[in-house]
Amino acid sequence: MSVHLQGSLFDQADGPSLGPLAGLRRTVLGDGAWTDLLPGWLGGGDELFAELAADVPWRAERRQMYDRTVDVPRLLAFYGAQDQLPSPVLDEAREALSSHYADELGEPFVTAGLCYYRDGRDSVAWHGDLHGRSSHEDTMVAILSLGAPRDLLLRPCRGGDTVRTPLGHGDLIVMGGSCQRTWQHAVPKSAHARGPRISVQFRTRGVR
Ligand SMILES: O=C(O)CCC(=O)C(=O)O
Ligand SMILES: [Fe+2]
Repeated sequence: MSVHLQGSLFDQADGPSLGPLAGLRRTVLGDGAWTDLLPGWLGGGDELFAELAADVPWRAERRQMYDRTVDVPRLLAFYGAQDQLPSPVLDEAREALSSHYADELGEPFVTAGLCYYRDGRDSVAWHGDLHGRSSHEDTMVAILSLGAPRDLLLRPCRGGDTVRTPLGHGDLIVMGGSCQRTWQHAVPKSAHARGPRISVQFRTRGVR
């Protein structure tokens, strides 16, 4: 067996690992909103993806849309501040984010919302995460993307061009400042998505 192969087997045995957050790059969107992006923050995420897909108690939801009740086009799970996250590496991720953004955010990330996009037909429509304090205060929502690449779209509420950010396996994007109030985001359906995607959204207390 070659040294190289031994090396790669060793990496796999190590499981998922998070890189340094020093590589985050900020894009100022305007109106007080920004995003930070770090492609490949999590390495070795295949096993984590499989674990989450199998072990998280995914819920299918239905929502009232005008006079009809429709299926929410993705599966959901929510972990509150007191809940055990479904993998230790997600605890590690939440801690790393909380410490990296401590000064700027002034409070830790506490909750984790998870979405499971079964294939390219699953999506999330244009919205801001506006339930709770985020309706009137700046906040941050940090998203770890796993599995099939999908685009996250952002558009200003007052009208203007849409910003498209492709998110791949292990990528991190943080929406910050006024982003939830002054911009909207969406993950549109995709004819190209090959396979499922899981997103993990870390939020602060009292924000949904
Ligand atoms: O899947 C994503 O990356 C975004 C999910 C989202 O916007 C939400 O759950 O509020
Ligand atoms: Fe959202």
